[in-house]
Amino acid sequence: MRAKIAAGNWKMNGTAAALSELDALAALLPATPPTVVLCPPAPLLYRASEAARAHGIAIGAQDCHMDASGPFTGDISATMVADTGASHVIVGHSERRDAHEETNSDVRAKARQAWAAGLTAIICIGESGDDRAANNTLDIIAGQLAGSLPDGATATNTVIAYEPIWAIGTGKVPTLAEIIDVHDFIRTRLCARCGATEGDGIPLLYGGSVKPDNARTIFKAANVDGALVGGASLKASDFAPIITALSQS
Ligand SMILES: O=C[C@H](O)COP(=O)(O)O
Repeated sequence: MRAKIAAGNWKMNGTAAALSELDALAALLPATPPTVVLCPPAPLLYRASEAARAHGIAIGAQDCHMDASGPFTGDISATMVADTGASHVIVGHSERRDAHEETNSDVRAKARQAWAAGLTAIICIGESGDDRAANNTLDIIAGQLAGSLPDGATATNTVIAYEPIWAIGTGKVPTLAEIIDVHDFIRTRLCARCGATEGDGIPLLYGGSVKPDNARTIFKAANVDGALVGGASLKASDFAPIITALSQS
């Protein structure tokens, strides 16, 4: 059975005071929670890892560099991420593909670095509103998947997050049928690329305006194994019901 994962991406929000949300979240978790991965800003990774250990919550970074080390002022390597106690790292989020002009090949290199450091890579893919309007969604997804996923992906070193860009932070969510279409497509491509065992075992997350009131519906899709949650992961009182909905799906 595939792992169910609720991942929270705090993006560039939160200072040390926000770590109280981690304790609050732990207190609200269901009896048998899915895997919960919280991805705070980089300066909080170490403290979050220390605080999360007792609660069985995993910590992830929001990015890592595509090289192992070197003259890259301000950047963070995958090894440094692992050294904080984190177990996951998001790579290829659309906000980085856009604002930092990251390409599929950059994302692939970052995922390789993540694996080399013993981290699970949460690889993000997703179409723009224009892509969807032009009926190009599956072509875009196929291209991003082929280009961003290194050879050697397994059910334990990789998570794929499908995040339609037009749904991020907008309150707009694809229909369940649209979510099912894309997730089924990704599953088929993963099985063709990685073999049936690994391809079927890689968790697929949906991301984009997941909230307590729509999570239960989204988790009905067979190939949706969880969510990558932005805004609603900032407050334990919002994130906990999403986690509970996943645990009951
Ligand atoms: O990484 C998370 C996604 O970008 C979703 O963000 P959102 O839940 O605020 O729409």
